[in-house]
Amino acid sequence: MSLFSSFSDTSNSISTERKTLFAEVIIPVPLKTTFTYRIPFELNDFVQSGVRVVIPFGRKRVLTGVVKSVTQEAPKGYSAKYILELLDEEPLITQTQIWFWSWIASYYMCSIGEVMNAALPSGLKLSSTSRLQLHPDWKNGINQEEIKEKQAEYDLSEDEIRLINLLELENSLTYEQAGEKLDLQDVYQIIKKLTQKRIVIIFEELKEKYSPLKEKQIRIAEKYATQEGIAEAFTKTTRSVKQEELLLTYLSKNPIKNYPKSISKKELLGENLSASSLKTLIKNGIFEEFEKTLSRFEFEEWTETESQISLTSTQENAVNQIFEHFQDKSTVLLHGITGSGKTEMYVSLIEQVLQSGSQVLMLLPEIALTSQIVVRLKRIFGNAVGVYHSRFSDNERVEVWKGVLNGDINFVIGVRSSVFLPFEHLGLIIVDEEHDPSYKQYDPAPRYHARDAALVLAHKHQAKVVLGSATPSVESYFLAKQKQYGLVEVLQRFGEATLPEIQLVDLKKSKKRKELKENFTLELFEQMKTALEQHEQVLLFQNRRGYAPYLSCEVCEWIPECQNCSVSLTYHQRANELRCHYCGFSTKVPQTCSACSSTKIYPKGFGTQKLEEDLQVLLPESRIARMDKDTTRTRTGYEKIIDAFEKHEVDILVGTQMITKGLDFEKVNLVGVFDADRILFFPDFRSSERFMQLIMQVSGRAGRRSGKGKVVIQTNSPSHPLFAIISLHDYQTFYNQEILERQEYSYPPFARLIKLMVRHEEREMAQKAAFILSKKLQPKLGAGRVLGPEAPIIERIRNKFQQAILIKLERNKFDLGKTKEFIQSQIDELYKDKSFKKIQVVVDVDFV
Ligand SMILES: Nc1ncnc2c1ncn2[C@@H]1O[C@H](COP(=O)(O)OP(=O)(O)OP(=O)(O)O)[C@@H](O)[C@H]1O
Ligand SMILES: [Zn+2]
Repeated sequence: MSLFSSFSDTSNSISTERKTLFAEVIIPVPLKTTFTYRIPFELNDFVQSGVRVVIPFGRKRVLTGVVKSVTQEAPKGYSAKYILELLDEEPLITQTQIWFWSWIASYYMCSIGEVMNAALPSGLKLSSTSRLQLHPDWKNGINQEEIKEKQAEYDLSEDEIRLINLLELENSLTYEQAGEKLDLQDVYQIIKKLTQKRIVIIFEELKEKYSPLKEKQIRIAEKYATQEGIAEAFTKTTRSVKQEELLLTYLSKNPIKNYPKSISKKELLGENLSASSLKTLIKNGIFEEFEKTLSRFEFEEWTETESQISLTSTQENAVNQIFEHFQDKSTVLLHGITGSGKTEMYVSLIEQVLQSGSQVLMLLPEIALTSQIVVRLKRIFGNAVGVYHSRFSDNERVEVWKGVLNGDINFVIGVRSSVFLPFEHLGLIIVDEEHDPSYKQYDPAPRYHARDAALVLAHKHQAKVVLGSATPSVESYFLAKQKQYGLVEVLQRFGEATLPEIQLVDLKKSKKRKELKENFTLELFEQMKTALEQHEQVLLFQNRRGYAPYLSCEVCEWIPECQNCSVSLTYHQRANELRCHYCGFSTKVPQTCSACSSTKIYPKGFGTQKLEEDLQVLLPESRIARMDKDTTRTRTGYEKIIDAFEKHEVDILVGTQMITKGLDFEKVNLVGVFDADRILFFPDFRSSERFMQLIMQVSGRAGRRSGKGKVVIQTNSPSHPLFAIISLHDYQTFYNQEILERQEYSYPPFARLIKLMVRHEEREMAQKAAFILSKKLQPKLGAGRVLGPEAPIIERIRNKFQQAILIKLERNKFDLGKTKEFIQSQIDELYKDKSFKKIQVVVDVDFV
């Protein structure tokens, strides 16, 4: 991509008329406006909506912005600074995307710059800034006398001379350094003048982080690419066994009939062929060497024959129903129980939509899920698939972005942020596991819900949406029941498989009978042993990582807490450390109790790491792996664990919620669930829903190919009514009860929730500001709609005290846009109060 510099010689300019144009630019800062910049004349013809530009911001910063629009109107109240550089010849951001960014900003009450920040992969935001140096034509090492002489000749101002002197000293500088060292308001003007005078050059154009992946390739020369040619080539190598070996290897990997196909140099040389002989062959004109730009996503070629799966009649029926609903509805909820074959049904939908020439986006909640599904889909769709998620490198993400933009990639599988890709003609969005809370971005802004944003995006493209889940969110199921969405239900597993049997084990009784082995009840442990004897695999779910949740002093019950947050520290045994899972703070395990100096400090409770270690002692013969945030820090971390489990190199997999959803393992018939009560009794109106989803999903991993799946749940409250429903896999009954409660207490889907989190370093200030804010909101919204303020469960995070205000707005009773404007205006008013200078109000719309 060529980069234009605004400092280039103006004589190149195409435009003859010297119009003064301005650009409205989106900048990645949390300020709720766009900014107007002046377009240098020579760029008049090139700056357009959707291109990236480099602009000065504030006194010293240089940022990448995106042009929203071009206008002839000068900004009012300030004089516009110049755009420094233009980065794209063609728009990199489409008009639809800019519209979508604005929608997200306004709906989720944040700045469009924050949306831009989340939307653009960092590879498209610039790394460093350009560097300046003296032009080679300008005499280096010039003395002050000589400069004086040149001052008249070049018409140099004092500031220009200062910059020249600085560059003599420093060799090279960034824009920012130049501005800082000279302490100048507008160093850009000076740089501009000096570049025009050919005294300064920008020697390193703003460097994009993105660089295409290149590989050396080898190909036989055309002359030798025939039977006779090959024979001749061999005669030329008779004296060298090594050269012959190379030729033979080449031919075995890439027969001549493939000409002009090449193979990679690395592949050809393999482990032990001679690089110097290859050089000779190249020198002698038998081989050619060249560089090829690779896609980072080399898959096997797409061969149609690889999609051999044919849908069962139930599945086919469901797909047909989906298409029927699409006649008059844009969204369909596919409620298909675990193991019903939703993925196969998606494939059929995707194939049909791609054939019609439209683009398809498939959203998945987490990367843990992508690796298995991606492998399945890649086999079918080959190169047409782009995979987009946060564990990918910048370069890979930029490649997907550009592939979607130029039409090479028509089908993207990705997490949350892939709704921001530059689609031009989306035909279908699939939101798999639509109920999953990780679709909501929690921090930082934009706090958007990818499923809901996808619905809006689809509407803009006039595309269709399939929401798929075995445990639909109450909201989506409600809308389907209301006939706003089409509803398609598949309540039967694929093949012979049936849903697993659920056994509740009473922990209290086990404890009384002293039957616990560490944290394993006798019931679970015996069944694990049997499963392993039968060469089956076992999944164990504990939604807590680390070794033990906390340490506690046996004498005085002191519990070490984080110094920045009001939570207890988690004990990580291997590192012999205490860590805060909220802010990352870590510290060595104390030797003595801080309160009573006793040395009796012991771990309490258990996390995945503890389970793993206990198993190594209890079942020393078995192979155990663990999947949680700690073991999957690298991108391949997930893949390795899943792969090993798939290949049955691991017998027991212990994991957090990562292992609960979407995974498909043939030999798992037994699933164990620990510590379920914690989720059940979490004080939140969604806790029943979450509990149902988590348990039904993790249960869904058992017995996917056999009819004998079993789930053992260890609990202190086996008589809780939710267990009765879950044991029967009865989503419908769950929904019927839950929806009544939601209605009674006016929770979603009957109301929308906006949470305001007021933060300050001092508790009193947070309380005071939150109190004032809620009093400002109440008169207009009504007291019953403004709840709180109150301290959230975790009152202090990262050294800030928090107070929560919850706003409940009944559906269809409010002009949502206006209400949000009002709320924002009240927050802004609070900010104006000088005593609340350091108050921060975090707005979370539709918080989950
Ligand atoms: N028509 C079919 N032919 C062959 N195999 C199938 C078919 N349908 C489903 N399967 C297999 O059954 C298993 C379960 O299917 P799949 O993973 O798509 O279920 P799912 O509905 O997505 O479940 P979950 O909600 O648990 O993710 C998979 O191994 C899949 O390959
Ligand atoms: Zn902390």
